[in-house]
Amino acid sequence: MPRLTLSTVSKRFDDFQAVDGVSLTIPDGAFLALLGPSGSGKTTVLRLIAGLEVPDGGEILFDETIVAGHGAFLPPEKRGIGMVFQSYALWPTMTVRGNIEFGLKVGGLKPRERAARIEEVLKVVGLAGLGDRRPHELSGGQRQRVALARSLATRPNLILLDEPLANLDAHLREAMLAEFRRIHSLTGSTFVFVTHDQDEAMAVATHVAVMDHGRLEQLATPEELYRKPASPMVARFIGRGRTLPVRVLKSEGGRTRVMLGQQLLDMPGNAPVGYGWLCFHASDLKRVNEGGHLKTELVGQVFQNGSLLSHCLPTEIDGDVVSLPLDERIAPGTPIELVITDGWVIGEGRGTHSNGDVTRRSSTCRPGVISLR
Ligand SMILES: Nc1ncnc2c1ncn2[C@@H]1O[C@H](COP(=O)(O)OP(=O)(O)OP(=O)(O)O)[C@@H](O)[C@H]1O
Repeated sequence: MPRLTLSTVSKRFDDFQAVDGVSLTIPDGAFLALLGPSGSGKTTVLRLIAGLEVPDGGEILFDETIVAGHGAFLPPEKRGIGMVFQSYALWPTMTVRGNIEFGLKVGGLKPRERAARIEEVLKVVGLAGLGDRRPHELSGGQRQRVALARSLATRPNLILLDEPLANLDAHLREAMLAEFRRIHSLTGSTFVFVTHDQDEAMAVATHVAVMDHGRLEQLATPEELYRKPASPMVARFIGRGRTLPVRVLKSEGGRTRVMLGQQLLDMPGNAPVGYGWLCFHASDLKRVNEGGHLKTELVGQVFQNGSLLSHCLPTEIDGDVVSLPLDERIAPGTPIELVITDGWVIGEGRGTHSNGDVTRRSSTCRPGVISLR
């Protein structure tokens, strides 16, 4: 399986920049999730990798071979890829075996090799014995497995999956995610998976590429994205994270000293001195009776996952609502003091405190300098 490289790849549709200078490299056998909000350019990146779109700029390489860019363009059928769509795209009148066999016939495999290959992939996807069924005799999950088996049968270099679980219910989706993980490790193939569902991406992928407005915000492992977001957008998008504006006073050896309002905090991070963001999750907040880092007021509670997810609005700094699970019902308006036990400090980056860029990129955060009231 090849290493996949995109180097400053761009694609415009008329005057709309759908993909804007995306560069990434993933190693052989990786499971890459392209994750981002609707319209962020994920599917267009997948189609560019497949050869279903031609980039306007940049290049795409499988190992050292340029498949698109610099005047070169390898058509989809020559790229050695398998594609799985959310619609399955199975031929309804053909049996499972017939659906899988079609691509093998086109590939010129002899009947005996075809039969052996079909049995092999049916076993891999857990459908041994169902080769004579037709698509309407299968469940949604089984149909998606046939689509995957059909892609695997031709032993492609890359398997590209475009929201393959979108048509399945939540329970089946979880089961299929586990299946994808199992099949990925069994085959050692490189998978690229498009999804707008971060739980899906984080559960299944070895690498996650977060996209926004056609740009790559960050490429990292799921753990790194969660713990060390590279931009305010990633911090807020992953794990329902929150950001608060801070002033970075010192930054050394992966630690930063920051001012959050009038509170001095020492936090992990990697930010230049100046304005920055403190990124954290609900699990990093703890309620205390006094001496908290953040003074807030309770604005609402929702019963979720066995506890009361409590939304609290900072009262002494100009920051967004933060949320944490609490055990008791509390009247709205009650003052709540919070300690921030962990987090990650980043520079103001492309989302700034002052020029409104942050609001354009996320509706959940108000921009603004820390106001000391
Ligand atoms: N063939 C096309 N012609 C014109 N605009 C297009 C075309 N394909 C995509 N776009 C536009 O490019 C942008 C990115 O589309 P894309 O499908 O890549 O996003 P996405 O992140 O996969 O979104 P979703 O999760 O909704 O599928 C969208 O605004 C879309 O309308």
